Amino acid sequence: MTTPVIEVRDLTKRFGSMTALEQISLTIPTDSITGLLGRNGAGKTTLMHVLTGQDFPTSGEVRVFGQTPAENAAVLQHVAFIKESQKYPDDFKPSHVFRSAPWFFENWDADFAAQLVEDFRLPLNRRIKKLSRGQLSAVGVIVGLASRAPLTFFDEPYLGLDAVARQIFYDRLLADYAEFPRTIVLSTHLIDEVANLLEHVVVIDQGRIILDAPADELRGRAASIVGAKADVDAFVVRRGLDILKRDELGGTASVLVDGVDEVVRADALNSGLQLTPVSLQQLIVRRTGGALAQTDAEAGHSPETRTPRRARQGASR
Ligand SMILES: Nc1ncnc2c1ncn2[C@@H]1O[C@H](COP(=O)(O)OP(=O)(O)OP(=O)(O)O)[C@@H](O)[C@H]1O
Repeated sequence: MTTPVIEVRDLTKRFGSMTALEQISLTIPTDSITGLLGRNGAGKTTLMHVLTGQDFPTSGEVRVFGQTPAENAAVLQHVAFIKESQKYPDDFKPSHVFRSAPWFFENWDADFAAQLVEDFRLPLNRRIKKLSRGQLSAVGVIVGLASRAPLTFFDEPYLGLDAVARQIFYDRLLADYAEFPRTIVLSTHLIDEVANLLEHVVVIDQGRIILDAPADELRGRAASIVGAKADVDAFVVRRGLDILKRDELGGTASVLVDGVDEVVRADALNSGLQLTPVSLQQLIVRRTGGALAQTDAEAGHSPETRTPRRARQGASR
């Protein structure tokens, strides 16, 4: 078996009394596209900083290409880290960035970069300081793609990109990855947009990993079950499903549950319940407790109508 590109064991990172990452362990498979997802302040950038040697762990072990990344040129020469806050020299233009890129990235493809410049309609000879936010994002995205680094991190680099430009990024990423497989870690809040790109998903919440699984496994795993209140409740208890959200209207209940597999799906249908899949984004939003109040308020429900994790105490699967 090949060594995973990234192996992290019991990593803790503290900033003074603030614990940004707490005892996290994960592996990121070689030649995969992994989504690193989580709410603001979850610890995603901190993790990427440690993995790219820009910060040291407080404790725990971090291996990138089998070695410690910090101050390790042998590792870092294979790594591209693309972030929104990238600083460039004052008088730099995009043309300077792309001309100097081959010094840092041995796989740099100048033709691919030129094609991307056209795709993103990027003015090559305008000072970076004068670029719009989207154009600045495009510079980073082009570096990340055309560098073809064996390990590439995109830390939400497309914040400024409009919807068309983001779609171009996703399309080019996927096409180029198919031709030149490599390990890509994408940190983003636009989960639904990238869901189809992802092969692996890692979700961090408050410095801890709460989901780490192949994307295919997660996609079918959450579902909404609707039916008569008593039937729905009896079903989730019987199957030991994890309730992420529950709504009631008259005698009907709708529950969003995690832990759905083929057996559960067949059983639900046989029990006369309706079962519809929910998106990866919905699963993650619920798992990280985000937007609960907002969604419930929008839906006209009070928080009390939710019964979180009630069925957890129920029968095991
Ligand atoms: N240098 C630092 N000193 C003190 N606290 C820090 C430092 N860097 C990060 N933190 C804190 O660590 C936590 C994790 O931050 P991090 O930037 O990793 O989150 P994130 O998941 O990338 O968030 P976002 O999605 O908002 O970018 C936050 O609470 C942040 O305030």
